[in-house]
Parts: sequence; C-alpha cells; structure tokens
Amino acid sequence: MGVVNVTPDSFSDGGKWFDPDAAIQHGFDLVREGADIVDVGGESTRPGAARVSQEEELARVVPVIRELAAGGVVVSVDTMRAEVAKAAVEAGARLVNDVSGGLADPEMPRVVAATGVAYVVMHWRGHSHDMDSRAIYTDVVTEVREELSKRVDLVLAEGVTEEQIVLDPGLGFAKNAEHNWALLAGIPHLAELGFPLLIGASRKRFLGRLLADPDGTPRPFSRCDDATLAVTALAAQAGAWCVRVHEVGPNADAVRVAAAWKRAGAGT
Ligand SMILES: Nc1nc2ncc(COP(=O)(O)O)nc2c(=O)[nH]1
Repeated sequence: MGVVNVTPDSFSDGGKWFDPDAAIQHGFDLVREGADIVDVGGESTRPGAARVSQEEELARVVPVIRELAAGGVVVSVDTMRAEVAKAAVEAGARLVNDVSGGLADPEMPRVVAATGVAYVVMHWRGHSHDMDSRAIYTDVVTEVREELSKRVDLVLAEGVTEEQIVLDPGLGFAKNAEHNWALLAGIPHLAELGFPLLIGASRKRFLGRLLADPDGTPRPFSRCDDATLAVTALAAQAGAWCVRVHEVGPNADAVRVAAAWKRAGAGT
C-alpha cells in the first residue's frame, strides 16, 4: 500500500503531494513501482496535527481518487469521516482506511456496510492532539487485540461483513516506541483474531529513535526507509497481509524476498 498524503503537513512527506496533479502523478508512479493499493489521505494524523474541515478534506482527496480509480488503480481513502468515505467510494475508492476504527464518526460503519468496500479498522484511542496521553498499557498486545476485537463486534453489528475487515495495530497512535516494537513482535497474536493485518511503520518516529546518533539525535524520517524495509520483510514473514509505505519499490522487493523465503520453507 503506497501512501499519497494530499496534505501540506504530514510528518513524512508534508507538502510534496499537496498539488492534485502531483498527487495523481505520484499515485500512478507508486503503482509502477509495485504498489497494489494507493492510500489517499487529506488530513494529517501526525501527533498534534490540527483537524481540517470536511469540505477541505473532500476537496483534497476526491479529485485525486477519481483520476487514480479511473486509471485502474485500487485506491483506499484514508479518512475518519463517513461523508468523505462515501464521496471517495462514489469516486471509485475500493477501501476505506479509517485510523479511528469507526470511533471518530459513528456513521462510518453504516457507510462501509452500505457500500460493501474493504474496511481497515485501525486501533486508536483519540485524536492527534491528545492521543499521547492515552499511551498507557499493562500489556499492549493483549489490550490492542481486545480493543480491536470490540471494534470488530461493533462494526459487524452495524452490517459490515467479516470479509470486508482488515485490522491494523495503529503504530504510533497512542503508542510509544516500546509499544510499537511489542505490537510488531505480537503480529502472530493479532493475526489470531482471524483478519488480514495492515502494518504502518513507514518512516515513523520509533524507527528514528532506534537509529539515533550516539548523542541521541534521532535519525531523520527521510533516512528511515532502510529500517522500514527491514520491518516490511519481518512483518511479511510474521504474516502481515499488507504494509503501508512511502517508498514502494524497495518495499515491494522486500515482500518478494519474504515470500520466496516462506515458499522455500513451506517445502520442509
Ligand atoms: N491504516 C493506517 N493508516 C495510517 N494512516 C496514517 C498514518 C500516519 O503516517 P503518515 O503521516 O506517514 O501517513 N499511519 C497509518 C497507519 O499506521 N495505519
């Protein structure tokens, strides 16, 4: 899953794809590099980010989604708003990637149920401005698994089918670095819920912290693509269904390496 943030302020590529034509071109480039899905978002979810209006979010993502879908791209819309999801699906999006797992907008599950598109339910504990205060767990894997399971029950009750659901532990959303590493190591436990898993580690702060200089200066996100590759290969081997990344080509290669490795092992 390649990322196209049509935003002026996303942490990892803020502003590069804010122009619709640049965003559309980048989406097609990501498919050429090997992306199976292009995730189009119009609202930065980085910690502390201010929300954008629904009108602004619609104006940013719908034209980009329409062009990419018309060009045969499998598009997901990265939104917490039911109205934006609805408009995105009408413009051709085939997945709704809801970082709030239906918590931010109670109408979302009904829109997903009515449209029948795939639905990424990510683990979330509140909007960016105060989510760090909610990064308190005694056993993060067990608690994330339980909270995701509750979200699944709720959206199923709203008419979403099991076939539509993808789960995501929400790395960096109300999680610190230690929580993120535990969730990556816990992918097999999350997979026991029985749904495909999406992992979004690309260029995130916990990678920069791991690779910090001896004086403690974190590695800048622009130099965390190699670490992202390693996470991709390990997550693929652990059973992840999909990884959400900014630099698609090398990550597509890493997935192929993991697949070849798994195929060879299957024979033993
Ligand atoms: N499903 C899913 N969606 C996401 N959207 C945005 C970001 C924030 O990263 P970005 O600002 O680089 O897009 N991370 C995720 C994630 O981990 N999972």
